Amino acid sequence: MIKGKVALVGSGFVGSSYAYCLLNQGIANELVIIDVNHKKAEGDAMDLNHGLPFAPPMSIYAGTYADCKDADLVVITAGANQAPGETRLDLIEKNSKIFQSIIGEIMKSGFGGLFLVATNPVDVLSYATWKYSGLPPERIIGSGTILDTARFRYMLGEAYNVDSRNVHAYIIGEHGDTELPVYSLADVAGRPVRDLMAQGVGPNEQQLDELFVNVRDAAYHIIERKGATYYGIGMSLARVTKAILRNENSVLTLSTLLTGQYGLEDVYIGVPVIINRYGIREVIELSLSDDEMKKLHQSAKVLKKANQSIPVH
Ligand SMILES: NC(=O)C1=CN([C@@H]2O[C@H](COP(=O)(O)OP(=O)(O)OC[C@H]3O[C@@H](n4cnc5c(N)ncnc54)[C@H](O)[C@@H]3O)[C@@H](O)[C@H]2O)C=CC1
Ligand SMILES: CC(=O)C(=O)O
Repeated sequence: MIKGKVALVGSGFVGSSYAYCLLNQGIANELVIIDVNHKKAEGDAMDLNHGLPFAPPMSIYAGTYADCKDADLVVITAGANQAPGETRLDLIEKNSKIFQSIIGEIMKSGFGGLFLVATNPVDVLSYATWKYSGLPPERIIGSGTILDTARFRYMLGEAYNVDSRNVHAYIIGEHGDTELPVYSLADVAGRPVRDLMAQGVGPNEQQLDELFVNVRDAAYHIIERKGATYYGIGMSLARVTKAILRNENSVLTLSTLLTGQYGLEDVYIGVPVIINRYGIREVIELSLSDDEMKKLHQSAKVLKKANQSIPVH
């Protein structure tokens, strides 16, 4: 069991899936669940506690913002999700207002740990959390493109019939419609995807393009079928939590404030970072192709414009 206290704000589809992952994987020994619908938080805590005879010890309870005071990590999954056909950026107005009040309440508790934001649009709301909290940027982490990267690795693994854990590839940029694949650096067990393609192994150029479109649009495809996505992001958030609480210095594609890297600044956007118990230790600057760099800048432009619409405090 990994020691640490996590406060989860928002116990809907995503929040409760994440909580279930923490319990199953023995990540954190204390979990407080906070939701505007306190009965839902209570119900989830009760339900999860009934799994304890089959899991590592953990204290799980429904609480209030005052319980964030001594948390190592506050994970925010509260707010509206996309209706079919809605984009993530369509959620800015509703969710930024919710964030303004939530972050204020959390900071009033005396909280001094890390934030992990998953609510959409995640890059914009990570930026808002940084602004509203007044904490150093390395302590505000957005889930960014960790889920998109997982989807990408899964689909590439299927295409090459190789375990997705042996596929090394990144999706970067906005967690949304302007994200991009870094095919120039993607490899399967050390063999570059571009070299494999030249040898006639695996997908051709057009198939790789189609594969990326399926990654980018995966949320739309799932929401169309079942109304929301939650298991993939639950696993992704649990992975980040583990990297933080175990001080792993792991490389994950997360949303972070850029301060000159990739020629960009004052924007939260998904890029590979090294993460540990103190937050974002370092942004990894990939040697992108000219086309990839252009697309990353285009994605950042869209996010910067969106950031202008968050209410200032
Ligand atoms: N970053 C990512 O990769 C992903 C992000 N998401 C996002 O996660 C968010 C949550 O999605 P779901 O769990 O499906 O929604 P949901 O509607 O099932 O859950 C939202 C929860 O937030 C609570 N809530 C609403 N306002 C609140 C407030 N002011 N204070 C405290 N709690 C509040 C609700 O009571 C509800 O329990 C959405 O914005 C969704 O788009 C979803 C999947 C992946
Ligand atoms: C909903 C969402 O952001 C996702 O599944 O990617």
